[in-house]
Amino acid sequence: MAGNGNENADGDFSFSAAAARDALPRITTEKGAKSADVCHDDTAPRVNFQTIDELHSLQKKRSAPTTPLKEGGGVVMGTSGPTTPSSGETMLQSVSASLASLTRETGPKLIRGDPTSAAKVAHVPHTPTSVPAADVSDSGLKFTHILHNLSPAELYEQAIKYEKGSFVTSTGALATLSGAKTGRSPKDKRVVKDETTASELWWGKGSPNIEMDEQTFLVNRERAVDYLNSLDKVFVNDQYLNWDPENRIKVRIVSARAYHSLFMHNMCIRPTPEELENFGTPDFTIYNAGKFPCNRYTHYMTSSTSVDINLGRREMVILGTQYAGEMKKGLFGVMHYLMPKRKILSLHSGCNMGKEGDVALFFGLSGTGKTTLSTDHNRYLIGDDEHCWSDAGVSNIEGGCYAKCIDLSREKEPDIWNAIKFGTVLENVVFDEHTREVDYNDKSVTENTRAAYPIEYIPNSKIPCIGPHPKNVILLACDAFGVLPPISKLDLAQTMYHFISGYTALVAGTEEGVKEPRATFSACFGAAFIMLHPTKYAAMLAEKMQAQGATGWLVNTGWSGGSYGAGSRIKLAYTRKIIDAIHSGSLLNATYHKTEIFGLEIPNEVEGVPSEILEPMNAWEDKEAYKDTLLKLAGLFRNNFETFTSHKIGDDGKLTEEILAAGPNF
Ligand SMILES: Nc1ncnc2c1ncn2[C@@H]1O[C@H](COP(=O)(O)OP(=O)(O)O)[C@@H](O)[C@H]1O
Ligand SMILES: C=C(OP(=O)(O)O)C(=O)O
Ligand SMILES: [Ca+2]
Ligand SMILES: [Mn+2]
Repeated sequence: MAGNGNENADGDFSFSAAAARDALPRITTEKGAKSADVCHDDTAPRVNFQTIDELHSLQKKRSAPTTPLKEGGGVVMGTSGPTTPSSGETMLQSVSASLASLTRETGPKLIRGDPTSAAKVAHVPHTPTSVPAADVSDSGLKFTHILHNLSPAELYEQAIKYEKGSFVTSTGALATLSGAKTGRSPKDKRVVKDETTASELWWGKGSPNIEMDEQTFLVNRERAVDYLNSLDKVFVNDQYLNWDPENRIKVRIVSARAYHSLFMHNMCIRPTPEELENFGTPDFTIYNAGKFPCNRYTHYMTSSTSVDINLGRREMVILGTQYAGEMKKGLFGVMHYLMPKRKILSLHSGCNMGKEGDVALFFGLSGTGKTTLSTDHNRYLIGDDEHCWSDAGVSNIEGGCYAKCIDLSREKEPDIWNAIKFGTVLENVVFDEHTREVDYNDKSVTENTRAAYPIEYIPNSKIPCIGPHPKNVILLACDAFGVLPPISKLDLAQTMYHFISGYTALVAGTEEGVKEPRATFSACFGAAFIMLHPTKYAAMLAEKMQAQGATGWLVNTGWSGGSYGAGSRIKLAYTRKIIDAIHSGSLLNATYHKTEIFGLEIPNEVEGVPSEILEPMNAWEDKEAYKDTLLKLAGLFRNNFETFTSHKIGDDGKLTEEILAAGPNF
């Protein structure tokens, strides 16, 4: 009903304009009313805006220097460079150099800020330069907006506005999808083999380094750079690796998704505003064009995914996979090359420290418990996955943790649970569409659901993430055969034997195509990431453990009472008790008995752990089946070690012999 109708006494409506005017009630002002009697709210503040736009412009305070937009709106970096660059311009020049095509003269024109504020671009004076027509391309004429080191809040907004599948969960985390790939693609990881790397790196059987030539790398690099420059905007993260200030590495990550930028914001070390201001040229750059496939007509390409490392150029290119773990583990590979050159051992291990300063390392393959067991409410967390061991002690390479969250429970893993809050990236989890509560048991997208959070989200993290020399070196194996003891003490030769073997049952999920746990051997508990021959890392570990008098332990976080399918996984609560006994030193004084075949020293008792499970055979009903399975596993160990029998470990011929003798005897 139209609002200008008037109801008469009969309830009819009259639309006569005159009648309507006559029927308007008159508002009369009471004569003689003093102004003092009128309710006068003199607490109402003055307004500082005349228009809605002005009001909105007041909402955001300028912040420096991580996210400033220069006065006048936007710094442009294109074919004409400014004469005395401000820090914003220096950053754009540096990013422009990173994104420069190798085949065209004109690099991309870059502008800071989100393209939705692009109105400002038109007003920026831009001196025309004459370029030969042949060198001009459309992509060289357009602007690419650079979103440089955005804050988590800004990245949330970018993700939610522009990336399908990005949502805020009930605890404030950013849930997102990694696309078709929900785990790493080790078979698509390639390393440029040039004159230097041909002799320095480990190539051939067992090596993760699948070769590619420089030319093919450049083809993929150009593909990634062209893709990124074709976008309206790209995210750039300038960050650090390694908390050891003397061995810090500057990394730049150029990516197409806010999800990738937030992931690396969390996983790498975050520079202070001052450090960012003076960042300069990165030591290593990742071009993440993961949304875009590689070209299968390109030499060496066997799928649409390619993760390429060029140590000479200090660059990494990602095509055809959006799984964020490729970036962090790719950089880890680079550290496995750079650090040993400086006589620093890089470790695929978690690391924590007790109140007395006792440091423990937790080596293990994916899913064996590095993150879970290094996150310990009674100890300081140094890091969950990647460390360095130098002459000064240990340092974390990263600034965040990347926890598996399948079946995550508040009760069993409270610190990880509580870290899943605003700022945390939650990959591939399933949540209620209304409440946005995450169902951590749901494997609909993948088994490899993950949470990436800054390390300070763990309340007892040790910042800076460094510590003294390790006292205990714990090797984690998730034994799907159920024949390795839950805990055994190792001598140095045994520690080296098991370190080089790197046995576990690969739990489904982290690598593409693995659906069931299956026995696997991965040298140094991280063959997918090492660059040099495993014996080089083993020799360094032996030397450091010997020098520091560290004790080696083998902890089976896998099955007990039977193999996968028949037995059951050892309760996390028991494994924690075992780890407590290692840390407290009480296990050093326990009485031990030696096992057949593997010659492992098993303690007779561990406080809080049922003694029946300490000796694996006792937990099996079918003793014959146990013996057969044990022999089968011993055979697998022996076969695997054959490739290492011809290698010497360090300068000590005696140690090499001892290591060979430390394997199973049957
Ligand atoms: N006894 C156990 N010890 C360690 N982890 C266990 C155990 N039982 C089950 N788990 C589960 O196994 C997974 C170990 O994964 P995680 O700690 O992320 O491994 P990593 O960091 O080595 O990849 C976690 O989901 C954890 O809850
Ligand atoms: C992220 C990974 O590591 P982890 O499972 O050891 O945490 C990975 O291997 O992709
Ligand atoms: Ca878990
Ligand atoms: Mn982990």
